[in-house]
Amino acid sequence: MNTLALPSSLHITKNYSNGAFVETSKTFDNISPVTGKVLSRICEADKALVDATVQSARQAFNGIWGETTVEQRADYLLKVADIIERRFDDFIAAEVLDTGRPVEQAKKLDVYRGIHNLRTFAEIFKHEYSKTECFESHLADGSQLLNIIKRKPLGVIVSISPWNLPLLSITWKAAPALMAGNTIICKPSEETPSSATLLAEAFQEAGVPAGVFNVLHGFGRDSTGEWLTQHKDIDAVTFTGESGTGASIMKTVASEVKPVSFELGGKNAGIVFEDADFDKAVEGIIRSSFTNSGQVCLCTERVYVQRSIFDKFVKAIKEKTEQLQIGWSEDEKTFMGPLISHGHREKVLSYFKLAVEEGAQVVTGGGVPTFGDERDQGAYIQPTIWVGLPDDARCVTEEVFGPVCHIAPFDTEEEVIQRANNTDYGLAGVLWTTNLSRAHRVAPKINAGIVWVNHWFARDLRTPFGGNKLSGIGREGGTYSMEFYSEPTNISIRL
Ligand SMILES: NC(=O)C1=CN([C@@H]2O[C@H](COP(=O)(O)OP(=O)(O)OC[C@H]3O[C@@H](n4cnc5c(N)ncnc54)[C@H](O)[C@@H]3O)[C@@H](O)[C@H]2O)C=CC1
Ligand SMILES: O=C(O)/C=C/C=C(\O)C(=O)O
Repeated sequence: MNTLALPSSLHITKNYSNGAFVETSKTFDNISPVTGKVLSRICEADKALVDATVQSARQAFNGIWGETTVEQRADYLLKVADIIERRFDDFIAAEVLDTGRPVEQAKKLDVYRGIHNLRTFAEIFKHEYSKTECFESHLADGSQLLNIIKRKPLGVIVSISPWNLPLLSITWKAAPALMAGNTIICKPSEETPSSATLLAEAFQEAGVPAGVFNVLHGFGRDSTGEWLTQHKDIDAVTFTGESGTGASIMKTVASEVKPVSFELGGKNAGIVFEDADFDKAVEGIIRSSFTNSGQVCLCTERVYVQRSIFDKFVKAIKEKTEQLQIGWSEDEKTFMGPLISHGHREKVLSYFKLAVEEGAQVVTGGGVPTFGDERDQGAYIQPTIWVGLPDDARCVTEEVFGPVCHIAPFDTEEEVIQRANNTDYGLAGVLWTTNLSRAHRVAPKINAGIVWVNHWFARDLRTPFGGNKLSGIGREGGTYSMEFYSEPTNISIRL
């Protein structure tokens, strides 16, 4: 059973605007995906609060935050990271209760990355942000120019983030945005409001000036998300979520030509060659397909296994998958919690039904587990494996965003590269092979923002992160984030 409790400040979860926690009259429920019970009430930001927050973010940008040095901004972010570390258990409770994920995952991935994102961007920007480029020009008349390139922040950034990795996503966007000298308004997903609000408490305690970091709660369409992205006085939008939502945000900001950075969906391929370390590949595909109940944009939903080991691989992965523990977040043996909500489970179950209609053979799973306790009111689902679908089946081409993969055999390298790339998405890929030459040959041919070889989801935060095609626009990470959250000005001096 889960014994974690939300900190009392979150029982009525407020917005954080202009340095203060603000209650609004309209509220909505935060529902536990484990038990279906109400965890807390969330204050939805109304239009007036959106306007007031944008105005205060603008004032802070033009005023106190605009006067800070990059070193001062780094000190603030490092303080926030220390506060998260001190309140580690509160952040774990917030992240675990909102999502139902295993506590062990929240410790090693979610809250760990929240802290690591803040510290990494503070350090990188301290070293890189004030570096200037210079170009000397010699003109035809014999005179000389000195061109100095200076980076400037964009202004007020809007961050719209999803429910699957809440603290990781919000800090991934806020840390570089603030380090570049912008102010930010974050709208976390309506499904996962808690860790964002605790983060606001940490910013307040760290003494970050009012208006610099803001959190507004609400939904997307006809609510906070849309009102923020429609606002005339914002300067850029960073968004992670579904490709369709990205497209509609892009339309919203198009008339004002506002810059966007989008990290969107995926239908990622995992390729297992016959020379792979077999046991590691089986474990690896299980992790990449079922971690976080398959609710990571980087998860593997299409697996291609070389024909000579196909039957053995399917048998082994079925056995191991059936041993995975689904259950309480606080049980150390739990590998998988529920999906985020009943609504999302309906969507994933509709794909389970469709797969059978499309001719899939269900190797394992395909339904809902029963526990005989209050978890039966939760949004749990079985990890599921299909075989036998054609490459153009909807279940092989559309992002399901659940614990599911389809496994198909392949014969040659050329064939599998073509099939892996035969998708509207281009976010991630995984190769399992012990042949280094093959890894070097195949990896660059996979049309994706990241290709892992013999591992999955280990990240160096200095590297570019993002996707091609329907998987997004732009790259964030390390100095790549600097490119998005600031713009260069050329100061040209005649000597
Ligand atoms: N990183 C990823 O690839 C993710 C993909 N998904 C996929 O998206 C599907 C829908 O899940 P949602 O949570 O509804 O994702 P979503 O993309 O609709 O929502 C993500 C965020 O965008 C906001 N939003 C939605 N519509 C908006 C609009 N028109 N303007 C401004 N903000 C808006 C939401 O309030 C939330 O904060 C899931 O079933 C899943 O398949 C969901 C979360 C993350
Ligand atoms: O930054 C990372 O390491 C991972 C990010 C993953 C997402 O943004 C996602 O799954 O939505």
